Amino acid sequence: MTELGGNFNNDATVIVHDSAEDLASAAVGDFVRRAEEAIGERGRFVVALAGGSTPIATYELLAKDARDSVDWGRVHVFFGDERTVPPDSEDSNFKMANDALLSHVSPASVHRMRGELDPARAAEEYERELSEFFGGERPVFDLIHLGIGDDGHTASLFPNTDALDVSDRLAVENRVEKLDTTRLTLTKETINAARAVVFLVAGEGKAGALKEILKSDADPHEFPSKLIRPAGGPVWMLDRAAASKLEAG
Ligand SMILES: O=C1O[C@H](COP(=O)(O)O)[C@@H](O)[C@H](O)[C@H]1O
Repeated sequence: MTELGGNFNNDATVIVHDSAEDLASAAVGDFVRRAEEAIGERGRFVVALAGGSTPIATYELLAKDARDSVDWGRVHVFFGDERTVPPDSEDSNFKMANDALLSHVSPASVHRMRGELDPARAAEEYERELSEFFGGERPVFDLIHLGIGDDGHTASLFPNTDALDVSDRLAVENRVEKLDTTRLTLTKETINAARAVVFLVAGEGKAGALKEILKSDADPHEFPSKLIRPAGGPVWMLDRAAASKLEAG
């Protein structure tokens, strides 16, 4: 594991692991440590999980290795984004996390985005659920896991889409023309209010986008992951392949 030196956009901390397996193992350690700290200080750990395929290794390992190191009864699970599909679809972010991890968590503590509903209604329902959970205050997650796409999107904040400029919502539906679909996503405001935001990124296919996000002055509308600027800066956990263009300078 190496922490990369140098100046990265948004005060990011960038940690590189030798392999995707090492990355997953470190992400599990990070999750366990943050859960312990949050539960010790506030009695609960509120996390939003990432979607896609990259976090599967982490969530499976978390289920296997951290069974006894996390007080799962005090863990509350939300999601950063969702596809507009039913929860049993292979494309569902909820299904991925449920299959990999969520057997440890009481169903009452799992708050999924309802991808099977009309997207505008699903986003409003998620906002209501967030508001109720956080007692009417602005949601402050203890941890938000994110991934990126090779186009620089994160959660379902895709390049040049309407959701990027929304600042008065907690979650929104977001039309993604290039995929001819609509997604559900937390807004950048909600993500940036978290106590910690950790990106999990593996594979050479992400290396070009990462260089733009972390090093360039490109417009954030082109690389929406640049909009993620929580206090203290995001943490980027990468494998060596994803970091290859950063290390090259
Ligand atoms: O569509 C999505 O893509 C990104 C990246 O997914 P991956 O399969 O390349 O890991 C993901 O972070 C996001 O949550 C998801 O909905």
